[in-house]
Amino acid sequence: MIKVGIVGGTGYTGVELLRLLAQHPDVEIAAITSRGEAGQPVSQMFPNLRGRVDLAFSEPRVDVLSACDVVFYATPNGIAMKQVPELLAAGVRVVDLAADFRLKSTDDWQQWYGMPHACPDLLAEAVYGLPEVNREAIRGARLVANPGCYPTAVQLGFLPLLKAGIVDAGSLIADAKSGVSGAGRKAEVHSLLCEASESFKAYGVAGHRHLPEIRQGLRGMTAAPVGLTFVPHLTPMIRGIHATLYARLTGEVESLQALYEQTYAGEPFVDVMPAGSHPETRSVKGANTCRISVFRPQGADTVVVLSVIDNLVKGAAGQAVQNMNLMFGLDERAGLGQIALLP
Ligand SMILES: NC(=O)C1=CN([C@@H]2O[C@H](COP(=O)(O)OP(=O)(O)OC[C@H]3O[C@@H](n4cnc5c(N)ncnc54)[C@H](OP(=O)(O)O)[C@@H]3O)[C@@H](O)[C@H]2O)C=CC1
Ligand SMILES: CC(=O)N[C@@H](CCC(=O)OP(=O)(O)O)C(=O)O
Repeated sequence: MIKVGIVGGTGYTGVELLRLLAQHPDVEIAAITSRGEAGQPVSQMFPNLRGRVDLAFSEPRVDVLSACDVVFYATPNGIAMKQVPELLAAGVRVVDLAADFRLKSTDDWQQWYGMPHACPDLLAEAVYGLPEVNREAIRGARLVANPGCYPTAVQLGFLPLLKAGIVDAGSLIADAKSGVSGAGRKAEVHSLLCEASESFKAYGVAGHRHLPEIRQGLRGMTAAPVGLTFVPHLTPMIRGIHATLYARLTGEVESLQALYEQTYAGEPFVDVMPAGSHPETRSVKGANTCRISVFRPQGADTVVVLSVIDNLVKGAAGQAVQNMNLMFGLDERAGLGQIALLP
C-alpha cells in the first residue's frame, strides 16, 4: 500500500482528496494535517468519512510527513515550497495542488503571486501534472505541479486545435465560469450565500493569475506565438467550471469532430461529446472527467469549444490522484471510477 499524507485536510480540495483516497484500492492514508483542527478526529468534522477514515488531524510537521511515500499539498499558494525540498531529500514524492511549482519562470511567479520563490532550483524539475500532455514525464516524477482548475478546462479544450496548427494561436479567447467552491473553504465576504447566489459576474479581467499558467501550457502545444484573452466569472453554483473557448480557423480541417475524437481517443478522463452536444457541469459533478464539444457555427471561421469539469475533481483532487497513479506505476484510473451525480 502507498502511504499518503495530505497537508490541508480541512479545505475543499483536501476533503475531496480524502473522499477519493479513502476509496482507493492501493492507498493507506497515513497523515492528514490541519493547524486549526489538530487533535480532532477527521470523521467528527466530516461525518461522510465515518468508518472510512480513522485518523485525527495533526500539525503539518515534516518529520511526520517524511514517513509517507507521497504527500499532497492542498494548501494556499506559497506553503508547499517551504517544505518540499526537505521532503524530497527524505525520499518522499510530492503532488502540489497549489501553484508553487506550476510556473517555470521565477519572474512570473513573483509578478503574479507577489512573493519570492523559496526554492527556484526545483522549478525545472517539477513536472506540470496535466496527464493528457505530460503523461510520460509524470511517470517517475518526484514533484508534480497539479494544474489549476481553469487551466485544466481551457488547455484541454484548445489542445486539439493548437496541435493541429489550424487556428490563429495569437487571438484565442477563453470565457470561463466557476462555481463558488473554486474560492476555497475559508470565510470570505464574496463567497457568502447572500453575495454569491442569484448573481453572476466577471472578475480578474485585467489579469488573473491563471493567465500565465494557461499561456505557458498553450505555448508548449504550438510553435506559433500565443495570445490569449482569459475572462473568469463567478457563477452561483457550488461545483463546476464551464469554459467557452473561441479560436479563428486559419487552416483546413475536414472534420473538427473527428479531430477532437482522434486526439482524445484512449484518454480515460476526456470525453468528446457527440456532435451538436452542449455539455453541462452537472454531467461531471464528482467525477474526474472533462467533457468537451466542438462547434463551427454557421460554417464561419470561428471555432467554439465547450469544456466542462468539476473544479474539485479533474480541476484539483481527482487530477492529483490521477498523477499519483502515474507516479507509482498504478492503473491511471485506480480510485477514480466515480460517475457524476444527477441532479
Ligand atoms: N478550490 C478549488 O476549486 C481549487 C483549489 N486549488 C488550489 O488548491 C489549494 C487548496 O485549495 P482549497 O482546498 O480550496 O483551500 P481551502 O482554503 O479550502 O483550504 C486550505 C487548507 O490549507 C490549510 N492551511 C492553510 N494555511 C496553511 C499553512 N500555512 N500551513 C499548512 N496548512 C495550511 C488549511 O487548514 P489549517 O489552516 O487548519 O492548517 C486548510 O485545510 C489552493 O492552493 C488552491 O489554489 C486548485 C484547483 C482548484
Ligand atoms: C471561483 C474562484 O475564486 N476561483 C479561484 C481559482 C481557483 C484556484 O484555486 O486556483 P489556484 O489553484 O491556481 O489557486 C480564483 O479565481 O482565484
